[in-house]
Amino acid sequence: MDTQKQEIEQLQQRLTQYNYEYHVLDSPTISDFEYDALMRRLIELEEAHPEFKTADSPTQRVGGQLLEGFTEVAHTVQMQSLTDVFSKEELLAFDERVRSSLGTDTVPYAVEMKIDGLSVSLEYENGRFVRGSTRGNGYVGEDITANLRTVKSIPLRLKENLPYLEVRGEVFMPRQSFIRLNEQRESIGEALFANPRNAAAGSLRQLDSRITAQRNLDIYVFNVQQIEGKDLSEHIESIEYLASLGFKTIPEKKIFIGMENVWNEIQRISELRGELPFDIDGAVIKVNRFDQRQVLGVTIKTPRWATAFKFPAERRESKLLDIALQ
Ligand SMILES: NC(=O)c1cnc(OC2CCCC2)nc1N
Repeated sequence: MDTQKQEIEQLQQRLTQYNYEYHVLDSPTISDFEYDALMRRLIELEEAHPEFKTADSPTQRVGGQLLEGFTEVAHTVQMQSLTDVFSKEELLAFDERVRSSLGTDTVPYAVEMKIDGLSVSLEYENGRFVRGSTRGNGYVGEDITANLRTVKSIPLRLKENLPYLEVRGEVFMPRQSFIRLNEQRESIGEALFANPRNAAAGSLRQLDSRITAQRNLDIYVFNVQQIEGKDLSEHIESIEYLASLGFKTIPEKKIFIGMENVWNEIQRISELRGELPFDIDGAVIKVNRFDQRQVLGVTIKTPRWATAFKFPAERRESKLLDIALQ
């Protein structure tokens, strides 16, 4: 029996690592064929020894149960929204307010893509994924844990057993998956999704997680909401730490001082748009240092230490999309 337990635990660890390499690092080290064979072996062993089938085993991503509805989740830390700016003048005004509140001209900003998806909260206890929820109104969201477990770039087990961690990320559907999904729906006469964001929202709100599992959703994590067992003092450090835990974090971890440099980065991100495999609708500019964020504080709904520079809506040349928009 002991050897069976060892074989199961070793397979769980190996398949967790292979899943991480494929879905988070996008650099697999074994073939799909080998991965599938190992997964079939683990499923077989766990069926024979259910006492070793742990909730965070790689075989446990798709639940069997059909939900009646979604229970509510009260967010301990509000999931704030961002103020939007649409011009360089408005961006400069944001910076002016930040610098005068801080009484300094040295404000390091993090600038990152604004993923056009759904904001979600992920909670981990002792390093294990225990709950996932939608943003809702920022205070109360819906429990979509079973559906988020099917997103392969969401770790079920962290590389450190932190007592508690809550992170925030944006779930999205890659554009190719969106086009394929609409082609499938068109072929069976179902209504099409208007855009990848709506398709991701519809996929996360399924009562049957087996349907969610087929939608090829992905996620970028970009904020620590709450953490026990680790001190963090700035945004970039927190993102690098989340990456070390096994999360797929928002790309581009650079700091900029001075709004000309920030503006150039926003332009660079805007030029990236056409070649990204997913939709972005802007860039997010955040004060990097948490002590400076503390001084700036938050308003009812939005932080004073961040803003979103919005890009104009993209015109996508695609027949399916035109049908969807009719
Ligand atoms: N859609 C995004 O990519 C995105 C959204 N929000 C944030 O930051 C919020 C979180 C905490 C206050 C600012 N960053 C992002 N990259």
